[in-house]
Amino acid sequence: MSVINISNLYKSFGDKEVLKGIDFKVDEGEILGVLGPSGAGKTTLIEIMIGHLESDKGISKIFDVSSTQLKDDSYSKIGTVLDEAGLFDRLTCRQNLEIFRKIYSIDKDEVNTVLQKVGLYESSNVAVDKLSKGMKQRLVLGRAIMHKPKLLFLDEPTSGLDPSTSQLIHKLLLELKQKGTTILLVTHNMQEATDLCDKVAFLFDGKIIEYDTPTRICDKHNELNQISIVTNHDKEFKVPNNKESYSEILNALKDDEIKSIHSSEPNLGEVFISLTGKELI
Ligand SMILES: Nc1ncnc2c1ncn2[C@@H]1O[C@H](COP(=O)(O)OP(=O)(O)OP(=O)(O)O)[C@@H](O)[C@H]1O
Repeated sequence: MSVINISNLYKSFGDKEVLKGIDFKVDEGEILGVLGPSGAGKTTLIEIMIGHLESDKGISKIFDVSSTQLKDDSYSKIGTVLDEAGLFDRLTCRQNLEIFRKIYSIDKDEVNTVLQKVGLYESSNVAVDKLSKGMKQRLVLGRAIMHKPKLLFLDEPTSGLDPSTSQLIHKLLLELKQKGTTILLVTHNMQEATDLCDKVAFLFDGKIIEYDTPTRICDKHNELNQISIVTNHDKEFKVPNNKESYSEILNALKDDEIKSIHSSEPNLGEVFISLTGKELI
């Protein structure tokens, strides 16, 4: 069953057309990555899906219910990690989770379970305004998953975080997926999308310009036909597999020796650049 169904969705702000006919669906237990540059409309899309914004045209359905008709029973199945953390700064980690626990009538033990899960148990009694950015983000994620949502919306959950915090969040997301949670993940990070997502959608200029599994997207655009070279000093570079590249390779190898040389499919980031001429920043 599809948990999210989006069809022919349009949204403008004034005369600025942000979404120009978006279609996709996300099946139960799938992670869909939505990738696009700043201003592409990713947050707008999430806001429409969760019923915070109305589209101008088209269909957005969550659990087969129109996003404009979502009620408490639907929201109790949804978790969100959006830009606005909405944490209470002066309250501790535990107190923040307690408030949420009471709103959702969640079992008391869940607060400890979640604090442990997101690695904040030792900081249970630390006020939010004393937490690092990564700790706050983990707390927001903990709050979003405490009621065991069936669907999770994440808007750049690891943006600006150190690699170990990002890894912890990735691990948690994969555990949730294994338990059947459906996840829509907005990210700028192509590696994150490759590692976590069953499918990715490239959002560009108001449209989805590519939508498939990361592997199939990279295979499909293998016309980039590159060679990857790794030198003995572990310097890796990629060049087009054509005659013009040979002098470049020889120059680069003057001071070093080749450790490996092989043909290389493009990664998601390279496909994105080849399709749009833009990097994902
Ligand atoms: N409430 C609003 N009123 C007017 N314009 C808006 C509003 N919300 C978003 N926009 C505009 O819509 C476009 C898409 O914004 P959105 O925040 O959805 O992009 P995004 O892809 O999430 O960007 P980022 O990666 O920077 O968060 C931007 O040009 C933004 O300025």
